[in-house]
Amino acid sequence: MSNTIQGFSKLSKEEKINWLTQSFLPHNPKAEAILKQYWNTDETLQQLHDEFIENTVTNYYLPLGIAPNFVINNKTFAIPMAIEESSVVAAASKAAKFWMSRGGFKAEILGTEKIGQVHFMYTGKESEVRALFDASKAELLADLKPLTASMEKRGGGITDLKLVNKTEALEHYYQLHVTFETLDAMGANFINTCLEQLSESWQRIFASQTSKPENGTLQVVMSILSNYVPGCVVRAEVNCAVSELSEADGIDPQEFAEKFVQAVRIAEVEPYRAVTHNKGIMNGIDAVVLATGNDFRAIEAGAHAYAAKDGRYSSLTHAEIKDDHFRFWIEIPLALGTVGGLTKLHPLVKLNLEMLGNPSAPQLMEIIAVAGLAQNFGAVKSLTTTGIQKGHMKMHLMNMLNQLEATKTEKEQAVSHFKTHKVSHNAVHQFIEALRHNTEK
Ligand SMILES: CC(C)(COP(=O)([O-])OP(=O)([O-])OC[C@H]1O[C@@H](n2cnc3c(N)ncnc32)[C@H](O)[C@@H]1OP(=O)([O-])[O-])[C@@H](O)C(=O)NCCC(=O)NCCSC(=O)C[C@@](C)(O)CC(=O)[O-]
Ligand SMILES: NC(=O)C1=CN([C@@H]2O[C@H](COP(=O)(O)OP(=O)(O)OC[C@H]3O[C@@H](n4cnc5c(N)ncnc54)[C@H](O)[C@@H]3O)[C@@H](O)[C@H]2O)C=CC1
Repeated sequence: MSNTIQGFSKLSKEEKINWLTQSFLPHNPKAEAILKQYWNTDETLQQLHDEFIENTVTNYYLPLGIAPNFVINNKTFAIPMAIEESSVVAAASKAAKFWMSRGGFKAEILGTEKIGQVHFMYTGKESEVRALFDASKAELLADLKPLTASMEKRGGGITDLKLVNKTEALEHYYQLHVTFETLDAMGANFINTCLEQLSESWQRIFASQTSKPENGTLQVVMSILSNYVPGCVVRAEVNCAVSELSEADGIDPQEFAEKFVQAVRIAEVEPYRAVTHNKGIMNGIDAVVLATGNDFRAIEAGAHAYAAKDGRYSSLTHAEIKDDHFRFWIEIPLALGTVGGLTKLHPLVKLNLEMLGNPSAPQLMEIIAVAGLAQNFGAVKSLTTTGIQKGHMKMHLMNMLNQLEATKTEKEQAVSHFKTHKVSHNAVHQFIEALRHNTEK
């Protein structure tokens, strides 16, 4: 059978699976059964998931874990996290528990502004296009009214519209740069709809000028929101007296605080470290973004752009010791929605949002920034004390045992053994081999 196909999208789900397994999985007799094993027995629920995307053949599970004990602005949360990597939920939970008895997390919104742009090429004089823009700005905004009226009723809408000259970066390049308040919506569809109308109006107004002696040509290239939202930022922090950083494990609080601050400073100045440092932050952020049905690609792209905003990729978190007081904080752009997208469609997303007290989008920004900060605290605390592998491998043990197809008894024995022994792939492998060898005897 040919491995290319016309009209795949028109096939039924069964037909798609047949074609897929025959064309690309012909030697795997279990392929069809594996795909179908993940179908939900509730047909309506399955259909809902089928219709989230295109060409769906099955569901792809991620575990949903809970990190309890998050005290944020004096309110306690159990935070849902959808993630495939072991030790992330444990680290977040441990950090939440640590800060619970030290005043908890404080979070505040620094801004909620979203951005969209109509990108166009204009070959004439800047003064002429600017004059045209100034003269027609009211008309451009009036044309958008039917689209923005409901958002305005809620208290949002378009907050500004500017003409930007980008010809120094690229010949003939200009923008209509628009800022939005989209309240509880992430706003991508709303913004893009507005931008496409704006583009149409702008081209119409340009074309209908009566005198066009010097004003060149105008070509709209594209109209799209920006996922870089440096005006939609949240700050979350923890702080306490350095002496309060002590724990039962006997770490000297002053030495710990100093090492911790140095680790964060290294991430601020060294891009190789910053990327890994921020990956650790995104462990927490992405997991809650996914669990709440938000767009993690948008969040990732925006966060990394923000990390490079000063011209060099740097840490998204910062730390200091001032007057024997330790302070650790994050500032991160998060364009999130608690309406729109999947938020009111996916039953687990709805439940997760309910678990968080049905937050507004700004409240969700606070919660998710805190999850990122806690995650980073857990990772950097491990890195600067025990090393990362000790805790991570302890959590990863079950995955290794599953890979070795360990039985329930073997797992119990391994968990007990590795409470006091260092976990590594080799050590686990040898332990299970030895167990099996002894059983055979
Ligand atoms: C892994 C721990 C938490 C162990 O830490 P521990 O001290 O061995 O844990 P514990 O057994 O003493 O338990 C203390 C608390 O930790 C949590 N905890 C402990 N175990 C569990 C568990 N099984 N399930 C759920 N929660 C768990 C839980 O809150 C528990 O309290 P309790 O529930 O008992 O009241 C610690 O070593 C840690 O925080 N490590 C950091 C792990 C980490 O950051 N993982 C991310 C993956 S590595 C990576 O991707 C990024 C990185 C690290 O490269 C980023 C960077 O470089 O910055
Ligand atoms: N570059 C990107 O990031 C892009 C992302 N997307 C996707 O767009 C989706 C998000 O777009 P949205 O416009 O947010 O979703 P959406 O298209 O579902 O619209 C949400 C709508 O909810 C309504 N609404 C009801 N109550 C509201 C309230 N309290 N506050 C604000 N609005 C309220 C508004 O009419 C709003 O336009 C996500 O699924 C994302 O993945 C789509 C295109 C590009």
